[in-house]
Amino acid sequence: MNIELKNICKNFGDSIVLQDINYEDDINSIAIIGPSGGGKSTLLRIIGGLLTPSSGEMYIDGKKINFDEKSLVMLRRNIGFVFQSKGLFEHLTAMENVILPLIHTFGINKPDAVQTAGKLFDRFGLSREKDKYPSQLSGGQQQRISIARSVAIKPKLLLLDEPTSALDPEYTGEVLDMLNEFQNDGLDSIIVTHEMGFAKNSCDKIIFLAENTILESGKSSKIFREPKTKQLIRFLDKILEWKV
Ligand SMILES: Nc1ncnc2c1ncn2[C@@H]1O[C@H](COP(=O)(O)OP(=O)(O)OP(=O)(O)O)[C@@H](O)[C@H]1O
Repeated sequence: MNIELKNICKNFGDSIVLQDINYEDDINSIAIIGPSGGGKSTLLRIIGGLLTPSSGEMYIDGKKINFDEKSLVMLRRNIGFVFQSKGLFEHLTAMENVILPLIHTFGINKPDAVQTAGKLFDRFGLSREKDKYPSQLSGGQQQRISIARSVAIKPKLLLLDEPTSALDPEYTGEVLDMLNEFQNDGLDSIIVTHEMGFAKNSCDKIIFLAENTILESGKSSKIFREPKTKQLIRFLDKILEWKV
């Protein structure tokens, strides 16, 4: 999937959050990194059609997204979203959470939905968890079930907003392993993350967002080896300062 962003700007009242975002590339797997409050989530939400930009244009596979309700509904149908936490309905079991969008949004019959979900539970060692409620699951299991739910709809693009930031370190690895498998399967993804190891080793490309705009972007191998702007050098120094 190809994405083109042309002069995207976003204000909230008087506050400018994104200014002149310009970017064009095949997505494959992109990590958006940058300092807190830099607008990473805002950009991800615009790409996913959850927020409308104040100005600018967006094209997906060459097709202009008009940000009217009809084109946003179409865009969102092809996208799986995973948020930081609290993505699952507490009153539904893991299985019910995964089959709900398949049945209600995509019109798939229940036996087929259960089969699709069951394959994902099997693949990721979650079968014993399928009849449990979110409160009976670890944070890592909950987040893996959120990912299974987003992937079950066979999205063309998976968007993830800091999917591991609410997790204990021991669960972060299992969630990142699962994402890595989907990336290797060829599912296009854009992830906002503070996990630099994952951004560097699992994502093809990096967007460094700071000071309301994209200060650097490119192949992850290159960006981490040869950061160009002083802002990215400072950001990486800071984030890697206390790494063992
Ligand atoms: N709905 C909103 N209304 C007003 N201001 C908002 C809204 N959403 C985000 N902002 C502001 O926009 C700025 C960028 O927020 P955003 O969440 O996109 O940053 P971020 O880079 O994802 O930050 P973090 O890494 O801390 O999650 C912040 O100052 C935030 O307070």
